[in-house]
Amino acid sequence: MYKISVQKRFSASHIIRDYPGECGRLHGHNWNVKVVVKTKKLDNFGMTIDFKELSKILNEIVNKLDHYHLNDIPPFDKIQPTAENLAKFFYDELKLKLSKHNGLEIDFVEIWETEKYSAIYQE
Ligand SMILES: Nc1nc2c(c(=O)[nH]1)N=C([C@H](O)[C@H](O)COP(=O)(O)OP(=O)(O)OP(=O)(O)O)CN2
Ligand SMILES: [Zn+2]
Repeated sequence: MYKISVQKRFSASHIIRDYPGECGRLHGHNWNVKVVVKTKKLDNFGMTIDFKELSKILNEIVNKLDHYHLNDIPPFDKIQPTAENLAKFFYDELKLKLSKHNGLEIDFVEIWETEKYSAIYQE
């Protein structure tokens, strides 16, 4: 099994609704998201997927959130904009965009809210 990863940083504010403390107030983070994809068979270039292509795809998803207030952006207008829910959001969006790549699977998505706090989603 081969695995590669790409990371991106973005800035966004959020409010954890009904949270009893400072995270229930408007605040922002410089988030870091890492996606790890895997395959058993490399393509004709000897790649899992071109880093540049994976990076472009991840950028498209990041652009939906970068410099926005997450609570305004679906689905976070309905569900809590926690690191866990963001990790699943990236996973689901990535799964759709990678569906045309035969044999390529997502291993996991990890998202850091701060240097010490991260959440992982995998299936
Ligand atoms: N499991 C989760 N727990 C928390 C989440 C989350 O997404 N998943 N989110 C928060 C808040 O967003 C909060 O902003 C995160 O921490 P923050 O107070 O900003 O970080 P500090 O470095 O100041 O943390 P200290 O432990 O107070 O030093 C909370 N929990
Ligand atoms: Zn926060």
